[in-house]
Amino acid sequence: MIAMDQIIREGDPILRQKTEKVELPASEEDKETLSEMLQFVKNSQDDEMVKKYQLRPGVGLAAPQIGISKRMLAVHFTDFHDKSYSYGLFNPKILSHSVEKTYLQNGEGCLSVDRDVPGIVPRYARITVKATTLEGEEVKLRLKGYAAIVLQHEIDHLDGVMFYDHINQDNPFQPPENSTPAE
Ligand SMILES: CNC(=O)c1cccc(C)c1Nc1nc(N2CCN(c3ccccc3Cl)CC2)nc(N2CSC[C@H]2C(=O)NC)n1
Ligand code: NI
Repeated sequence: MIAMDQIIREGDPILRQKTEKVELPASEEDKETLSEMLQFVKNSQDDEMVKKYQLRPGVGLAAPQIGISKRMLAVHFTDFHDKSYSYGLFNPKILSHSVEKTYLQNGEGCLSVDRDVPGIVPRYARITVKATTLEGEEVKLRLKGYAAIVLQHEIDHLDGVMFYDHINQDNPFQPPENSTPAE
């Protein structure tokens, strides 16, 4: 079971590395790892598990955050329109995105960042992601709003990008051009 002490915190160079593509079909080892990552995200949203193991809640986790520099991530959440997502994804790739942007009005948090970093994080409002699921099927996900934000945050980790890299240093709370808050 993945616990908080296995989560790599900012400052560790692995979080700034570009990850390697996963050889497909995925090995049993890579499938086991991704399955554990998905279970961790689920556990982090379960009151009992949070209390028992002092977990920080999250809706996504990328492999570099547990010290593995591979292109795989797990997400588990319900968006603001009650649509649920639960995936382990190998080699996710953003095929296309909107010009319009969106953002979380309260900013973003990250399990690898043990501090509040205030500010608006501009994200594409709509994205199309191609990936191979934990179950081995190729999917094309058309995402918008919160789901688009979460996937961009986690895919960023696979390219060594942290959420605060996107915050406007001159005016962190200035909504980006052509944007509407995710709701
Ligand atoms: C909707 N709330 C806000 O926006 C938000 C609101 C206030 C402050 C900040 C800073 C916010 N920002 C933010 N809040 C989250 N959580 C809200 C609480 N939640 C959760 C908590 C408890 C049980 C179950 C769950 Cl589900 C877990 C997820 N998550 C992310 N991010 C950025 S994208 C990846 C994702 C992530 O998993 N980070 C660890 N940002
Ligand atoms: Ni993160």
